[in-house]
Amino acid sequence: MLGDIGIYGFRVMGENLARNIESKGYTVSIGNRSSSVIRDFMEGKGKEGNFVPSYSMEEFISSLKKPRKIMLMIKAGSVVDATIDSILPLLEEGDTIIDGGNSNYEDTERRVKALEKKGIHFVGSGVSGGELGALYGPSIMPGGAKEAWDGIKDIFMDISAKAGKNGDEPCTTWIGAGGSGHYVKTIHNGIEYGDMQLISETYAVMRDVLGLSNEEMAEVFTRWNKGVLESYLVEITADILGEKDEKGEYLVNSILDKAMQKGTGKWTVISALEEGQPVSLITEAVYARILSSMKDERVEAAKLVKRPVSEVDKEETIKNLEMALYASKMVSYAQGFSLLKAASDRFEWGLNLGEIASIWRGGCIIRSAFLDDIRKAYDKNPKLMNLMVDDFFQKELEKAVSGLREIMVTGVRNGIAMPAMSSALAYYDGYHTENLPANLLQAQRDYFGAHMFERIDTARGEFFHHDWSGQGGNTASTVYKV
Ligand SMILES: NC(=O)C1=CN([C@@H]2O[C@H](COP(=O)(O)OP(=O)(O)OC[C@H]3O[C@@H](n4cnc5c(N)ncnc54)[C@H](OP(=O)(O)O)[C@@H]3O)[C@@H](O)[C@H]2O)C=CC1
Ligand SMILES: O=C(CO)[C@H](O)[C@H](O)COP(=O)(O)O
Repeated sequence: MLGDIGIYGFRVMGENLARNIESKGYTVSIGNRSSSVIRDFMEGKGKEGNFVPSYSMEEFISSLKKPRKIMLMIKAGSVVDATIDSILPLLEEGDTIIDGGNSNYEDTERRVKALEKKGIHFVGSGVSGGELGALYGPSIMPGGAKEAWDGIKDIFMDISAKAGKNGDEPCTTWIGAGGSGHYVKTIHNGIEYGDMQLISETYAVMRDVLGLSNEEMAEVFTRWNKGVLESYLVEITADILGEKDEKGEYLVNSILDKAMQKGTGKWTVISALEEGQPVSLITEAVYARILSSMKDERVEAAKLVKRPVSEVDKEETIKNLEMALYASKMVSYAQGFSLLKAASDRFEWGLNLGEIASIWRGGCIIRSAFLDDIRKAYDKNPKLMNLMVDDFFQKELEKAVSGLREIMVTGVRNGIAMPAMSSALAYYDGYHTENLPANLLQAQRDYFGAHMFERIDTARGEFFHHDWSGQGGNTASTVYKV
């Protein structure tokens, strides 16, 4: 028995993806650096299925049908390069390697080019959905060597989540060339960071200002999950809040408030700076994780100040929180999709933003009803300047932003840090302001450094310098494009 595809890396994601593929009628070769993992699986869950176990790389590669299709589900970074190096001598031209881990898109870009020279098709594919998504249907974002798509398309279509009215639209599509698949997954994860931070800020107001019990909070999130906020992350938040440990205590109350991260949020922010896109909400979400990790410092600092307390109306605040979360989420996705568009233009990936929204509707961590509205907006106008100016989103934001303003006041008066929501409002207000105070800023730059400015009454691109102090010269500094 030869494998239709091989999965190398058999932990949370690898094992579940392999089981998913096998359940769709394929024979799956399986391998892992530590062979004991494969042995244990074959003695348990793997016993009945069409799995071909292997206990060395040579055995793994020779267990595959040609042209071979190998999917790596291993730790991202140098491990991927080392593993590719160990596989390469065993491959033949026309074979495909798929990296399904959370690799940095720049690494993927490099690997696609390097392997192309050796006649090997390299695909960098985002996979989202965690353990259960991998098993029952993830969202899959493949990009790289297009020649490989025909050979893997059927498997990806079969195993992916299905979305849409009839539940028959596969949550996978060919994303584009080079590192575009992993780039799209990176931005997906950045948006995931934003969603999680927004929900956490909402929880902070419920817990610390309103004093709601876990049960009350779970009930609110459950209710919200039936409305405009319907999403996987809101759904699991309700579950988490109600979960008790073996002592009968709410488990979430015993979890240390130190957030960890593996890098995709940080890469989103780095890319946003490179593309000149103000992705402020995800940036604040990354900073919030960093600040949370400074637990010992915070414990000391907290002794120095008393948190202000201001009376609020419970029902009114809960209503405003729902709107605040919804408004901030719209802003966050507007920022994330603007970044996708900017990167797509620069790298000439030709990303189809409507299709990306479409394959995020099911299977992945940020799946939500709302992604269908985003799909519709980009299907209607693929060149949309910003999601916030789409008719639907403009109207939805107009309705919800008043709740966000009220929640900001509540947060400020009660000393609740709400970096993501604050940044959402600042972006919303800034984006909708015709005259920002940057005229003053430009004057300051010109005053101290002769950096020049454009005028409102002359053509764009014409630059002026003024001798503000009366003691400066006529020489102006050159204009930089960062
Ligand atoms: N967990 C999740 O929810 C998600 C994870 N991902 C990504 O999928 C990939 C797999 O994730 P996950 O299943 O969680 O596992 P991990 O990220 O924990 O990676 C573990 C796997 O990497 C292998 N590995 C580690 N170091 C080496 C090495 N030096 N040489 C060869 N193999 C090595 C391990 O082998 P060994 O068993 O021998 O240690 C194991 O198979 C990662 O890139 C991850 O970021 C993507 C989406 C969701
Ligand atoms: O890709 C994922 C979900 O989509 C992984 O779960 C990832 O590990 C989440 O990122 P982080 O660990 O940085 O929170």
